[in-house]
Amino acid sequence: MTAVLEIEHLTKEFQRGDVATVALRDFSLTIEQGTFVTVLGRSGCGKSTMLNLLSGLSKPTNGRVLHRGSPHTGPTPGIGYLTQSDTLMPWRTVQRNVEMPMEIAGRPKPERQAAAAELIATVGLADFADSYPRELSGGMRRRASLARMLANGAETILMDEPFGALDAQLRSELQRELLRLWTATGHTIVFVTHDVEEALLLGDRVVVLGPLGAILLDQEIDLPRPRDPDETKIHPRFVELHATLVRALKEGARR
Ligand SMILES: Nc1ncnc2c1ncn2[C@@H]1O[C@H](COP(=O)(O)OP(=O)(O)OP(=O)(O)O)[C@@H](O)[C@H]1O
Repeated sequence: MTAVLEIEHLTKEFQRGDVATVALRDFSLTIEQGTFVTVLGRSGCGKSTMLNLLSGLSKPTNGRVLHRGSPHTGPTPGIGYLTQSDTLMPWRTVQRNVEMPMEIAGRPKPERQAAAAELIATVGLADFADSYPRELSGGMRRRASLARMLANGAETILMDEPFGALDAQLRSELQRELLRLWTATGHTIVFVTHDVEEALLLGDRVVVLGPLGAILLDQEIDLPRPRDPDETKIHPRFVELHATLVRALKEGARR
């Protein structure tokens, strides 16, 4: 297997005046191409800090990230990042929001219009292409953000609790869509969550983090795919893995 991201001994300190806060300490991980890795951890354990470093938006205090074998020094179109917050432009329709990355990249208008329409259909928003973000539900805005991120052409996708604020029904729907998209494209996904069920339903591998990003467990998820949420949750192996992950999280809380 080919490594897409090699994370080597990352440490991140935030300096405010004389006080330094360590958010991540000596974090190392290798992400293989085409895998779906979920990163599970309690609030404050450094998950967002880690994704910010992987995206290239933030620089480590120590350590480095190799992206396809080369040191990663800043944001690149090859890595898409879906943050927790909504970053759609309120004055642009869904269509024009999704076209934006391609506009910046200088792609001709007819080409980017067609590509955006296809992505919008992929995330199930074809009937809302001409709507403005304020006219959409929270779930629809997430879908639009996802389509816009895919418009960058990124093959490696970082997602920071993307469905955290949604109701259970919508969350299940989007989880299904994301899995369908991942199966169709073969992209590499690093998905951060604090939800044990979500981590298990989605991932090939779940990495459980403790304080300062300490890896408590790196667990392969050998559940059959496709994973229908309702059926998977009652699978004996799911129940067993769920208990294993909860145990690891509890151990982390005692550290
Ligand atoms: N810009 C910053 N300045 C100072 N401290 C920060 C900054 N960003 C994060 N931290 C600290 O780093 C630690 C890790 O934060 P981070 O947001 O990475 O955690 P998280 O696991 O993503 O949490 P959550 O699940 O709540 O989003 C926290 O103690 C936080 O207070």
